[in-house]
Amino acid sequence: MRAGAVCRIISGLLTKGEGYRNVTIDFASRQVREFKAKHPLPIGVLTTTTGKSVDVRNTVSENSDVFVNDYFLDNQFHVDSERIPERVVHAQGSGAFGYFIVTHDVSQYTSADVFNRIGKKTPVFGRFSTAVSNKGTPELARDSKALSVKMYTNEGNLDFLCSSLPVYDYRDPNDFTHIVHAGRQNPKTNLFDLTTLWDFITLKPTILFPSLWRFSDYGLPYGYRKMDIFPIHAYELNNKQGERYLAKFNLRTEQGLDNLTTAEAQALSSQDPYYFTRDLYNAIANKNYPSWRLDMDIMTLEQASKVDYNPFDVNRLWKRGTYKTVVVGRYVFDRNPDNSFRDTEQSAFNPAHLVPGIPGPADLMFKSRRLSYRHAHENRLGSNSENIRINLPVYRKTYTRDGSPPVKDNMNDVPNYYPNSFSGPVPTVDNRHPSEKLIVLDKTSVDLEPMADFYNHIIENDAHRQRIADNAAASLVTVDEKIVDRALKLLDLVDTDLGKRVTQSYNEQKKRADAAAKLDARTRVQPIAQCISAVQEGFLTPPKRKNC
Ligand code: HEM
Repeated sequence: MRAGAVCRIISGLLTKGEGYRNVTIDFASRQVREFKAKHPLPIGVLTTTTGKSVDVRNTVSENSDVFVNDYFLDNQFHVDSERIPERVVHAQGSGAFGYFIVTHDVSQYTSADVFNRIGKKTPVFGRFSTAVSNKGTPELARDSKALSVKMYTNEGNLDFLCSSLPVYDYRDPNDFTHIVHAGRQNPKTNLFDLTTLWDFITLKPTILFPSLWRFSDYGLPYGYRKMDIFPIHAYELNNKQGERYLAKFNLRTEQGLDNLTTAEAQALSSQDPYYFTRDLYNAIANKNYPSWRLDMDIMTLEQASKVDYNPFDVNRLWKRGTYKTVVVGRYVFDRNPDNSFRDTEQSAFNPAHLVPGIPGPADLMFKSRRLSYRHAHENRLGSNSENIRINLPVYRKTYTRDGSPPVKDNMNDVPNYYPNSFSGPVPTVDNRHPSEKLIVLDKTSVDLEPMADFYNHIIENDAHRQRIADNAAASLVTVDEKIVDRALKLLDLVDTDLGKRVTQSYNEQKKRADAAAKLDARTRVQPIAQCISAVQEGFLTPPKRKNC
Protein backbone atom coordinates (compact mmCIF):
# COMPACT_ATOMS: atom_id res chain seq x y z
CA MET A 1 0.00 0.00 0.00
CA ARG A 2 1.27 3.52 -0.81
CA ALA A 3 2.39 5.84 2.03
CA GLY A 4 -0.29 8.41 1.18
CA ALA A 5 -3.04 5.79 1.43
CA VAL A 6 -1.73 4.66 4.84
CA CYS A 7 -1.77 8.27 6.03
CA ARG A 8 -5.34 8.68 4.86
CA ILE A 9 -6.41 5.54 6.75
CA ILE A 10 -4.63 6.69 9.90
CA SER A 11 -6.17 10.14 9.75
CA GLY A 12 -9.55 8.45 9.31
CA LEU A 13 -8.94 6.65 12.61
CA LEU A 14 -8.07 9.81 14.47
CA THR A 15 -10.45 11.13 17.05
CA LYS A 16 -11.20 14.63 15.94
CA GLY A 17 -12.30 17.46 18.19
CA GLU A 18 -11.74 18.38 21.80
CA GLY A 19 -9.53 16.38 24.13
CA TYR A 20 -7.96 13.91 21.68
CA ARG A 21 -8.98 11.00 23.86
CA ASN A 22 -7.92 8.29 21.43
CA VAL A 23 -4.25 8.27 22.40
CA THR A 24 -3.35 5.23 20.35
CA ILE A 25 -3.05 6.78 16.89
CA ASP A 26 -3.20 10.49 17.59
CA PHE A 27 -0.99 13.02 15.80
CA ALA A 28 1.79 12.71 18.38
CA SER A 29 1.80 8.90 18.17
CA ARG A 30 2.29 8.88 14.43
CA GLN A 31 5.10 11.46 14.22
CA VAL A 32 7.67 9.00 12.85
CA ARG A 33 5.17 7.65 10.36
CA GLU A 34 4.62 11.17 9.09
CA PHE A 35 8.38 11.58 8.70
CA LYS A 36 8.49 8.40 6.64
CA ALA A 37 5.57 9.60 4.53
CA LYS A 38 7.53 12.79 3.76
CA HIS A 39 10.79 10.90 3.12
CA PRO A 40 9.96 7.50 1.62
CA LEU A 41 13.70 6.79 1.14
CA PRO A 42 16.56 7.15 3.70
CA ILE A 43 17.54 10.81 3.93
CA GLY A 44 21.21 10.11 3.11
CA VAL A 45 24.35 8.13 3.90
CA LEU A 46 25.15 7.60 7.60
CA THR A 47 28.39 9.29 8.76
CA THR A 48 30.45 9.61 11.90
CA THR A 49 30.24 12.92 13.76
CA THR A 50 33.21 14.14 11.71
CA GLY A 51 31.51 13.27 8.44
CA LYS A 52 33.17 9.96 7.43
CA SER A 53 30.73 7.46 5.92
CA VAL A 54 30.01 4.47 8.17
CA ASP A 55 30.72 0.98 6.87
CA VAL A 56 27.77 -1.29 7.63
CA ARG A 57 30.15 -3.75 9.38
CA ASN A 58 30.86 -1.08 12.02
CA THR A 59 27.20 -0.93 13.05
CA VAL A 60 27.63 -4.31 14.73
CA SER A 61 30.41 -4.50 17.29
CA GLU A 62 30.55 -8.20 18.17
CA ASN A 63 33.99 -9.72 17.53
CA SER A 64 35.37 -6.37 16.33
CA ASP A 65 37.96 -3.97 17.65
CA VAL A 66 35.59 -1.39 19.18
CA PHE A 67 38.42 1.06 19.89
CA VAL A 68 38.94 1.74 16.20
CA ASN A 69 35.24 1.82 15.47
CA ASP A 70 34.47 5.58 15.26
CA TYR A 71 30.79 4.90 14.88
CA PHE A 72 30.67 2.95 18.16
CA LEU A 73 32.88 5.49 19.97
CA ASP A 74 30.80 8.43 18.72
CA ASN A 75 27.61 6.90 19.98
CA GLN A 76 28.94 5.60 23.27
CA PHE A 77 30.74 8.81 24.26
CA HIS A 78 27.90 11.02 23.19
CA VAL A 79 25.08 9.15 24.89
CA ASP A 80 27.11 9.10 28.11
CA SER A 81 27.01 12.88 28.19
CA GLU A 82 23.77 13.76 26.45
CA ARG A 83 22.00 14.99 29.60
CA ILE A 84 22.24 18.57 30.84
CA PRO A 85 21.02 19.74 34.26
CA GLU A 86 17.25 20.00 34.35
CA ARG A 87 15.59 23.25 35.46
CA VAL A 88 15.45 23.40 39.25
CA VAL A 89 11.74 24.17 38.93
CA HIS A 90 9.43 23.87 35.89
CA ALA A 91 11.60 20.99 34.63
CA GLN A 92 8.84 19.17 32.71
CA GLY A 93 7.88 21.28 29.72
CA SER A 94 6.61 21.39 26.13
CA GLY A 95 7.29 24.07 23.52
CA ALA A 96 5.37 25.72 20.70
CA PHE A 97 6.10 28.44 18.15
CA GLY A 98 3.59 31.09 17.22
CA TYR A 99 2.96 34.80 17.01
CA PHE A 100 1.56 37.72 18.94
CA ILE A 101 -0.81 40.10 17.15
CA VAL A 102 -1.84 43.51 18.46
CA THR A 103 -5.62 43.98 18.40
CA HIS A 104 -6.03 47.22 20.41
CA ASP A 105 -4.23 50.53 20.66
CA VAL A 106 -2.35 50.67 23.99
CA SER A 107 0.15 53.40 23.03
CA GLN A 108 -1.38 55.58 25.76
CA TYR A 109 0.23 53.23 28.33
CA THR A 110 3.45 51.97 26.77
CA SER A 111 5.82 53.01 24.02
CA ALA A 112 6.98 49.39 23.54
CA ASP A 113 7.44 48.88 19.80
CA VAL A 114 5.93 45.38 20.01
CA PHE A 115 2.53 46.82 20.98
CA ASN A 116 2.64 50.00 18.86
CA ARG A 117 0.35 49.23 15.90
CA ILE A 118 -2.90 47.32 15.56
CA GLY A 119 -2.25 44.31 13.34
CA LYS A 120 1.50 44.15 14.16
CA LYS A 121 2.68 40.52 14.34
CA THR A 122 5.70 39.37 16.38
CA PRO A 123 7.10 35.82 16.35
CA VAL A 124 7.05 34.06 19.73
CA PHE A 125 8.24 30.83 21.33
CA GLY A 126 6.32 29.44 24.30
CA ARG A 127 7.24 26.80 26.82
CA PHE A 128 4.42 25.26 28.86
CA SER A 129 5.46 23.52 32.07
CA THR A 130 4.46 22.01 35.38
CA ALA A 131 5.91 23.88 38.35
CA VAL A 132 7.24 21.58 41.05
CA SER A 133 7.55 18.18 39.39
CA ASN A 134 10.89 16.87 38.17
CA LYS A 135 11.53 16.25 34.50
CA GLY A 136 9.70 13.15 33.30
CA THR A 137 7.09 13.25 36.08
CA PRO A 138 3.45 12.67 35.03
CA GLU A 139 1.80 15.98 34.27
CA LEU A 140 -1.55 15.44 35.96
CA ALA A 141 -0.65 16.26 39.56
CA ARG A 142 -2.39 19.11 41.38
CA ASP A 143 0.61 21.36 40.74
CA SER A 144 0.44 24.83 39.23
CA LYS A 145 1.18 25.01 35.52
CA ALA A 146 3.00 27.70 33.59
CA LEU A 147 3.72 29.31 30.27
CA SER A 148 6.94 31.18 29.47
CA VAL A 149 6.69 33.18 26.30
CA LYS A 150 9.56 34.83 24.46
CA MET A 151 8.59 37.58 22.03
CA TYR A 152 11.29 38.31 19.44
CA THR A 153 10.59 42.06 19.21
CA ASN A 154 12.51 44.67 17.19
CA GLU A 155 13.72 46.15 20.49
CA GLY A 156 15.02 42.88 21.96
CA ASN A 157 13.50 39.78 23.50
CA LEU A 158 10.55 40.32 25.82
CA ASP A 159 9.95 37.32 28.11
CA PHE A 160 6.81 36.82 30.19
CA LEU A 161 7.03 33.95 32.70
CA CYS A 162 3.52 33.17 33.78
CA SER A 163 1.79 30.93 36.29
CA SER A 164 -1.65 29.36 36.00
CA LEU A 165 -2.41 30.91 39.39
CA PRO A 166 -2.72 34.69 39.70
CA VAL A 167 -1.01 34.83 43.11
CA TYR A 168 2.47 33.66 44.08
CA ASP A 169 3.64 31.58 47.04
CA TYR A 170 5.66 34.18 48.94
CA ARG A 171 7.02 37.69 48.73
CA ASP A 172 10.38 37.16 50.39
CA PRO A 173 12.83 35.79 47.77
CA ASN A 174 14.67 34.08 50.60
CA ASP A 175 11.77 31.60 50.72
CA PHE A 176 12.51 30.24 47.22
CA THR A 177 15.16 27.72 48.29
CA HIS A 178 13.13 26.51 51.25
CA ILE A 179 9.85 25.99 49.47
CA VAL A 180 11.68 24.17 46.68
CA HIS A 181 13.17 21.86 49.33
CA ALA A 182 10.06 21.49 51.52
CA GLY A 183 7.82 20.75 48.53
CA ARG A 184 10.15 18.20 46.98
CA GLN A 185 11.60 14.79 47.81
CA ASN A 186 12.59 14.11 51.41
CA PRO A 187 16.42 13.82 51.45
CA LYS A 188 16.33 10.40 53.13
CA THR A 189 13.28 8.67 51.65
CA ASN A 190 13.48 10.36 48.24
CA LEU A 191 9.68 10.61 48.34
CA PHE A 192 7.47 13.67 48.20
CA ASP A 193 6.70 14.44 51.82
CA LEU A 194 3.48 16.27 52.62
CA THR A 195 4.54 16.72 56.25
CA THR A 196 7.47 18.93 55.23
CA LEU A 197 5.26 20.86 52.81
CA TRP A 198 2.50 21.52 55.38
CA ASP A 199 5.12 22.30 58.04
CA PHE A 200 6.44 25.04 55.76
CA ILE A 201 2.95 26.27 54.79
CA THR A 202 1.93 26.64 58.43
CA LEU A 203 5.21 28.40 59.34
CA LYS A 204 5.08 30.68 56.25
CA PRO A 205 1.33 31.15 55.73
CA THR A 206 1.62 33.32 52.60
CA ILE A 207 1.83 29.96 50.78
CA LEU A 208 -1.65 29.05 51.95
CA PHE A 209 -3.22 31.45 49.45
CA PRO A 210 -1.87 29.88 46.24
CA SER A 211 -2.38 26.49 47.93
CA LEU A 212 -6.12 27.24 48.19
CA TRP A 213 -6.10 28.06 44.47
CA ARG A 214 -4.31 24.75 43.84
CA PHE A 215 -6.92 22.81 45.85
CA SER A 216 -9.69 24.54 43.87
CA ASP A 217 -10.80 23.62 40.33
CA TYR A 218 -8.27 26.19 39.02
CA GLY A 219 -5.49 23.96 40.40
CA LEU A 220 -5.94 21.19 37.83
CA PRO A 221 -6.75 22.51 34.34
CA TYR A 222 -7.92 20.14 31.59
CA GLY A 223 -4.64 20.53 29.69
CA TYR A 224 -2.40 23.54 29.07
CA ARG A 225 -4.85 24.91 26.50
CA LYS A 226 -7.69 25.35 28.99
CA MET A 227 -6.07 27.61 31.59
CA ASP A 228 -5.57 31.33 32.10
CA ILE A 229 -1.98 32.40 32.83
CA PHE A 230 -0.46 35.36 34.68
CA PRO A 231 3.00 36.99 34.99
CA ILE A 232 1.61 38.12 38.41
CA HIS A 233 3.91 41.07 39.18
CA ALA A 234 2.77 44.70 38.77
CA TYR A 235 4.80 45.90 35.76
CA GLU A 236 5.80 49.51 35.41
CA LEU A 237 5.01 50.82 31.91
CA ASN A 238 5.80 54.17 30.36
CA ASN A 239 4.51 55.90 27.24
CA LYS A 240 6.33 58.20 24.78
CA GLN A 241 5.75 61.20 27.03
CA GLY A 242 7.40 59.36 29.93
CA GLU A 243 4.06 58.98 31.80
CA ARG A 244 4.05 55.93 34.04
CA TYR A 245 1.46 53.25 34.75
CA LEU A 246 1.28 49.97 36.63
CA ALA A 247 -0.01 46.94 34.72
CA LYS A 248 -0.86 43.38 35.66
CA PHE A 249 -0.92 41.26 32.50
CA ASN A 250 -3.43 38.43 32.06
CA LEU A 251 -3.40 35.77 29.34
CA ARG A 252 -6.99 34.54 28.99
CA THR A 253 -7.52 31.23 27.22
CA GLU A 254 -9.65 31.38 24.07
CA GLN A 255 -10.31 27.62 24.35
CA GLY A 256 -12.54 28.17 27.41
CA LEU A 257 -11.52 27.43 30.98
CA ASP A 258 -11.94 23.78 31.95
CA ASN A 259 -10.60 21.59 34.72
CA LEU A 260 -10.24 17.97 35.74
CA THR A 261 -11.46 16.53 39.02
CA THR A 262 -8.85 14.69 41.07
CA ALA A 263 -10.43 11.32 40.10
CA GLU A 264 -10.39 12.20 36.40
CA ALA A 265 -6.77 13.29 36.62
CA GLN A 266 -5.80 10.03 38.38
CA ALA A 267 -7.55 8.00 35.70
CA LEU A 268 -6.08 10.01 32.86
CA SER A 269 -2.63 9.86 34.42
CA SER A 270 -2.76 6.06 34.50
CA GLN A 271 -3.74 6.04 30.82
CA ASP A 272 -1.64 8.92 29.48
CA PRO A 273 0.77 10.45 32.03
CA TYR A 274 1.86 13.14 29.54
CA TYR A 275 -1.63 14.19 28.55
CA PHE A 276 -0.78 17.91 28.79
CA THR A 277 2.06 17.62 26.26
CA ARG A 278 0.05 15.33 23.98
CA ASP A 279 -3.04 17.54 24.00
CA LEU A 280 -0.98 20.63 23.11
CA TYR A 281 0.99 18.83 20.38
CA ASN A 282 -2.14 17.26 18.86
CA ALA A 283 -4.12 20.49 18.85
CA ILE A 284 -1.34 22.28 16.96
CA ALA A 285 -0.74 19.35 14.58
CA ASN A 286 -4.50 19.28 13.91
CA LYS A 287 -4.38 23.05 13.08
CA ASN A 288 -6.64 23.72 16.05
CA TYR A 289 -4.22 26.44 17.16
CA PRO A 290 -4.44 27.33 20.85
CA SER A 291 -4.64 31.04 21.58
CA TRP A 292 -4.75 33.44 24.51
CA ARG A 293 -6.02 37.02 24.70
CA LEU A 294 -3.53 39.35 26.36
CA ASP A 295 -5.11 42.01 28.49
CA MET A 296 -3.76 44.20 31.25
CA ASP A 297 -5.23 45.61 34.43
CA ILE A 298 -4.06 49.23 34.62
CA MET A 299 -3.58 51.83 37.35
CA THR A 300 -1.90 55.21 37.25
CA LEU A 301 0.91 55.70 39.77
CA GLU A 302 -1.31 58.20 41.55
CA GLN A 303 -4.11 55.65 41.86
CA ALA A 304 -1.59 53.08 43.09
CA SER A 305 -0.46 55.44 45.84
CA LYS A 306 -4.05 55.74 47.12
CA VAL A 307 -5.25 52.11 47.28
CA ASP A 308 -5.55 50.53 50.73
CA TYR A 309 -3.33 47.52 49.87
CA ASN A 310 0.11 46.94 48.41
CA PRO A 311 -0.35 46.75 44.60
CA PHE A 312 3.17 45.27 44.23
CA ASP A 313 2.39 42.31 46.51
CA VAL A 314 2.62 39.12 44.41
CA ASN A 315 0.74 37.27 47.14
CA ARG A 316 -2.56 39.04 46.58
CA LEU A 317 -4.93 40.17 43.83
CA TRP A 318 -5.68 43.81 43.07
CA LYS A 319 -8.99 44.71 44.67
CA ARG A 320 -12.00 44.84 42.37
CA GLY A 321 -12.92 48.40 41.39
CA THR A 322 -9.39 49.81 41.78
CA TYR A 323 -8.19 49.31 38.19
CA LYS A 324 -9.43 49.15 34.61
CA THR A 325 -8.76 46.36 32.13
CA VAL A 326 -7.65 46.96 28.54
CA VAL A 327 -7.13 44.39 25.79
CA VAL A 328 -3.75 44.33 24.01
CA GLY A 329 -3.75 41.43 21.55
CA ARG A 330 -3.60 37.66 21.03
CA TYR A 331 -0.98 34.92 21.28
CA VAL A 332 -1.51 32.11 18.79
CA PHE A 333 0.63 28.94 18.82
CA ASP A 334 0.68 27.34 15.39
CA ARG A 335 3.84 25.20 15.05
CA ASN A 336 5.29 22.33 17.04
CA PRO A 337 9.09 22.42 17.38
CA ASP A 338 10.88 19.94 15.08
CA ASN A 339 13.36 19.18 17.83
CA SER A 340 12.35 19.31 21.43
CA PHE A 341 15.84 19.38 23.00
CA ARG A 342 17.13 22.03 20.60
CA ASP A 343 14.25 24.41 21.12
CA THR A 344 12.34 23.60 24.31
CA GLU A 345 15.07 22.25 26.56
CA GLN A 346 17.63 24.86 25.54
CA SER A 347 15.25 27.81 25.79
CA ALA A 348 16.28 30.29 28.47
CA PHE A 349 13.53 32.58 29.74
CA ASN A 350 14.23 35.40 32.12
CA PRO A 351 11.58 37.83 33.42
CA ALA A 352 14.26 40.54 33.30
CA HIS A 353 14.28 40.34 29.49
CA LEU A 354 12.31 43.55 29.06
CA VAL A 355 12.09 46.22 26.37
CA PRO A 356 11.94 50.04 26.32
CA GLY A 357 8.46 51.17 27.41
CA ILE A 358 8.24 48.27 29.89
CA PRO A 359 10.79 49.00 32.65
CA GLY A 360 9.15 46.16 34.59
CA PRO A 361 8.26 45.39 38.17
CA ALA A 362 9.99 47.23 41.00
CA ASP A 363 9.28 44.81 43.87
CA LEU A 364 11.95 42.89 45.75
CA MET A 365 10.85 39.49 44.43
CA PHE A 366 11.34 40.68 40.88
CA LYS A 367 14.74 42.16 41.72
CA SER A 368 15.86 38.80 43.01
CA ARG A 369 14.52 37.08 39.90
CA ARG A 370 16.72 39.37 37.78
CA LEU A 371 19.68 37.54 39.31
CA SER A 372 18.36 34.04 39.74
CA TYR A 373 17.50 33.22 36.14
CA ARG A 374 20.88 34.41 34.82
CA HIS A 375 22.64 32.18 37.27
CA ALA A 376 20.34 29.24 36.47
CA HIS A 377 20.99 29.61 32.74
CA GLU A 378 24.73 29.72 33.24
CA ASN A 379 24.55 26.55 35.29
CA ARG A 380 22.20 24.78 32.88
CA LEU A 381 23.40 25.99 29.48
CA GLY A 382 26.82 27.59 30.01
CA SER A 383 28.00 31.18 29.74
CA ASN A 384 26.68 31.67 26.20
CA SER A 385 23.04 30.62 26.59
CA GLU A 386 21.98 33.72 24.66
CA ASN A 387 23.90 32.40 21.62
CA ILE A 388 21.71 29.31 21.38
CA ARG A 389 19.46 29.68 18.35
CA ILE A 390 16.15 29.66 20.23
CA ASN A 391 17.34 32.47 22.51
CA LEU A 392 18.80 34.79 19.85
CA PRO A 393 17.14 38.21 19.56
CA VAL A 394 16.35 39.79 16.19
CA TYR A 395 19.23 42.28 16.53
CA ARG A 396 22.26 42.23 18.80
CA LYS A 397 25.70 43.87 18.96
CA THR A 398 27.64 43.46 22.18
CA TYR A 399 31.09 43.60 23.77
CA THR A 400 30.74 40.14 25.35
CA ARG A 401 33.13 37.60 23.82
CA ASP A 402 34.41 34.00 24.01
CA GLY A 403 33.49 31.49 26.72
CA SER A 404 31.94 28.06 26.45
CA PRO A 405 30.41 27.24 23.05
CA PRO A 406 28.31 28.16 21.19
CA VAL A 407 30.03 31.49 20.46
CA LYS A 408 28.30 32.02 17.08
CA ASP A 409 30.37 34.54 15.06
CA ASN A 410 31.79 35.95 18.36
CA MET A 411 31.35 39.47 16.84
CA ASN A 412 34.06 38.66 14.24
CA ASP A 413 36.71 41.43 14.04
CA VAL A 414 34.66 44.18 15.75
CA PRO A 415 36.60 46.04 18.53
CA ASN A 416 36.03 44.20 21.82
CA TYR A 417 36.18 47.08 24.33
CA TYR A 418 34.08 50.19 25.04
CA PRO A 419 34.53 53.12 24.67
CA ASN A 420 36.70 52.86 21.57
CA SER A 421 37.65 55.15 18.69
CA PHE A 422 37.30 52.44 16.02
CA SER A 423 33.58 52.20 15.15
CA GLY A 424 32.48 49.58 17.64
CA PRO A 425 28.75 49.61 18.55
CA VAL A 426 27.56 52.76 20.36
CA PRO A 427 24.74 53.26 22.89
CA THR A 428 21.62 55.33 22.20
CA VAL A 429 19.82 57.86 24.38
CA ASP A 430 16.37 56.69 25.45
CA ASN A 431 14.45 59.84 26.35
CA ARG A 432 11.36 57.84 27.19
CA HIS A 433 12.91 56.24 30.23
CA PRO A 434 11.69 57.93 33.44
CA SER A 435 14.57 59.45 35.36
CA GLU A 436 13.18 58.55 38.80
CA LYS A 437 13.18 54.99 40.07
CA LEU A 438 10.13 53.46 41.73
CA ILE A 439 10.94 52.36 45.26
CA VAL A 440 8.70 49.72 46.80
CA LEU A 441 8.55 49.09 50.53
CA ASP A 442 8.03 45.43 51.46
CA LYS A 443 6.22 44.05 54.47
CA THR A 444 6.39 40.62 56.05
CA SER A 445 2.95 40.45 57.69
CA VAL A 446 0.51 37.83 56.45
CA ASP A 447 -2.84 39.07 55.24
CA LEU A 448 -5.64 36.49 55.53
CA GLU A 449 -8.31 38.75 54.05
CA PRO A 450 -7.48 37.97 50.36
CA MET A 451 -7.77 34.25 51.16
CA ALA A 452 -11.18 34.75 52.79
CA ASP A 453 -12.28 36.87 49.83
CA PHE A 454 -11.18 34.09 47.44
CA TYR A 455 -13.06 31.42 49.41
CA ASN A 456 -16.25 33.44 49.84
CA HIS A 457 -16.49 35.54 46.68
CA ILE A 458 -14.32 34.11 43.89
CA ILE A 459 -15.38 30.52 44.52
CA GLU A 460 -18.87 30.45 43.09
CA ASN A 461 -20.75 27.86 45.19
CA ASP A 462 -20.65 25.43 48.10
CA ALA A 463 -19.98 22.38 45.92
CA HIS A 464 -16.73 24.03 44.78
CA ARG A 465 -15.90 25.03 48.39
CA GLN A 466 -16.37 21.38 49.37
CA ARG A 467 -13.97 20.25 46.59
CA ILE A 468 -11.34 22.67 47.95
CA ALA A 469 -11.87 21.25 51.44
CA ASP A 470 -11.69 17.64 50.20
CA ASN A 471 -8.49 18.26 48.22
CA ALA A 472 -6.87 20.08 51.15
CA ALA A 473 -7.94 17.28 53.53
CA ALA A 474 -6.59 14.60 51.16
CA SER A 475 -3.20 16.28 51.21
CA LEU A 476 -3.22 16.24 55.04
CA VAL A 477 -3.94 12.53 55.51
CA THR A 478 -0.29 11.41 55.74
CA VAL A 479 0.89 14.53 57.59
CA ASP A 480 2.22 14.49 61.17
CA GLU A 481 -0.76 15.12 63.49
CA LYS A 482 0.74 18.14 65.28
CA ILE A 483 1.16 19.84 61.92
CA VAL A 484 -2.37 18.83 60.91
CA ASP A 485 -3.62 20.65 64.05
CA ARG A 486 -1.67 23.75 63.02
CA ALA A 487 -3.02 23.55 59.47
CA LEU A 488 -6.64 23.18 60.61
CA LYS A 489 -6.28 26.15 62.98
CA LEU A 490 -4.84 28.27 60.20
CA LEU A 491 -7.65 27.30 57.80
CA ASP A 492 -10.15 28.14 60.52
CA LEU A 493 -8.55 31.56 60.94
CA VAL A 494 -9.01 32.22 57.22
CA ASP A 495 -12.67 31.25 57.39
CA THR A 496 -14.57 29.17 59.94
CA ASP A 497 -16.62 27.42 57.24
CA LEU A 498 -13.37 26.42 55.46
CA GLY A 499 -11.88 25.18 58.76
CA LYS A 500 -15.02 23.16 59.51
CA ARG A 501 -15.24 21.58 56.09
CA VAL A 502 -11.55 20.58 55.98
CA THR A 503 -11.68 19.17 59.55
CA GLN A 504 -14.72 17.06 58.75
CA SER A 505 -13.33 15.82 55.46
CA TYR A 506 -9.94 15.13 57.06
CA ASN A 507 -11.53 13.01 59.84
CA GLU A 508 -13.45 10.94 57.29
CA GLN A 509 -10.54 10.51 54.88
CA LYS A 510 -8.11 9.73 57.69
CA LYS A 511 -10.40 6.95 58.99
CA ARG A 512 -10.61 5.40 55.53
CA ALA A 513 -6.84 5.78 54.96
CA ASP A 514 -6.04 4.17 58.35
CA ALA A 515 -8.25 1.18 57.48
CA ALA A 516 -6.72 0.93 53.99
CA ALA A 517 -3.16 1.10 55.38
CA LYS A 518 -3.74 -2.30 57.03
CA LEU A 519 -4.32 -3.91 53.62
CA ASP A 520 -1.62 -4.90 51.16
CA ALA A 521 -1.04 -2.49 48.29
CA ARG A 522 -3.02 -4.38 45.63
CA THR A 523 -6.15 -4.80 47.80
CA ARG A 524 -5.86 -1.19 48.88
CA VAL A 525 -6.08 0.16 45.33
CA GLN A 526 -9.04 -2.04 44.23
CA PRO A 527 -11.77 0.58 44.91
CA ILE A 528 -9.63 3.27 43.27
CA ALA A 529 -9.05 1.01 40.24
CA GLN A 530 -12.82 0.51 39.88
CA CYS A 531 -13.36 4.21 40.14
CA ILE A 532 -10.63 4.84 37.56
CA SER A 533 -12.15 2.42 35.07
CA ALA A 534 -15.51 4.15 35.54
CA VAL A 535 -13.90 7.49 34.78
CA GLN A 536 -11.95 6.00 31.85
CA GLU A 537 -15.24 4.90 30.31
CA GLY A 538 -16.23 8.52 30.67
CA PHE A 539 -13.16 9.54 28.65
CA LEU A 540 -14.04 7.25 25.80
CA THR A 541 -17.47 8.82 25.46
CA PRO A 542 -18.08 12.59 25.13
CA PRO A 543 -17.06 14.56 28.26
CA LYS A 544 -19.23 13.51 31.15
CA ARG A 545 -18.41 14.23 34.77
CA LYS A 546 -18.49 11.23 37.11
CA ASN A 547 -18.33 11.59 40.87
CA CYS A 548 -16.11 9.02 42.52
C1 HEM B 1 12.09 34.79 44.06
C2 HEM B 1 11.24 34.29 43.20
C3 HEM B 1 11.61 33.32 42.12
C4 HEM B 1 12.80 32.68 41.88
C5 HEM B 1 14.09 32.81 42.67
C6 HEM B 1 12.62 31.86 40.72
C7 HEM B 1 13.59 31.06 40.16
C8 HEM B 1 13.45 30.26 39.06
C9 HEM B 1 14.48 29.45 38.48
C10 HEM B 1 15.89 29.30 39.03
C11 HEM B 1 13.97 28.85 37.39
C12 HEM B 1 14.69 27.89 36.43
C13 HEM B 1 15.24 28.70 35.29
C14 HEM B 1 16.01 27.89 34.27
O1 HEM B 1 16.72 26.95 34.62
O2 HEM B 1 15.91 28.25 33.08
C15 HEM B 1 12.62 29.30 37.26
C16 HEM B 1 11.78 28.94 36.24
C17 HEM B 1 10.54 29.47 36.08
N1 HEM B 1 9.90 30.38 36.90
FE1 HEM B 1 10.61 31.21 38.55
N2 HEM B 1 11.35 32.01 40.26
C18 HEM B 1 10.69 32.89 41.09
C19 HEM B 1 9.41 33.37 40.97
C20 HEM B 1 8.59 33.08 39.92
C21 HEM B 1 7.31 33.68 39.68
C22 HEM B 1 6.65 34.77 40.55
C23 HEM B 1 6.82 33.12 38.51
C24 HEM B 1 5.53 33.36 37.78
C25 HEM B 1 4.84 34.44 37.80
C26 HEM B 1 7.81 32.20 38.03
C27 HEM B 1 7.70 31.48 36.88
C28 HEM B 1 8.67 30.64 36.37
C29 HEM B 1 8.50 29.90 35.15
C30 HEM B 1 7.28 29.92 34.23
C31 HEM B 1 9.68 29.17 34.96
C32 HEM B 1 9.99 28.22 33.80
C33 HEM B 1 10.85 28.90 32.77
C34 HEM B 1 11.00 28.04 31.54
O3 HEM B 1 9.96 27.68 30.93
O4 HEM B 1 12.14 27.75 31.15
N3 HEM B 1 8.87 32.20 38.90
N4 HEM B 1 12.32 30.15 38.29
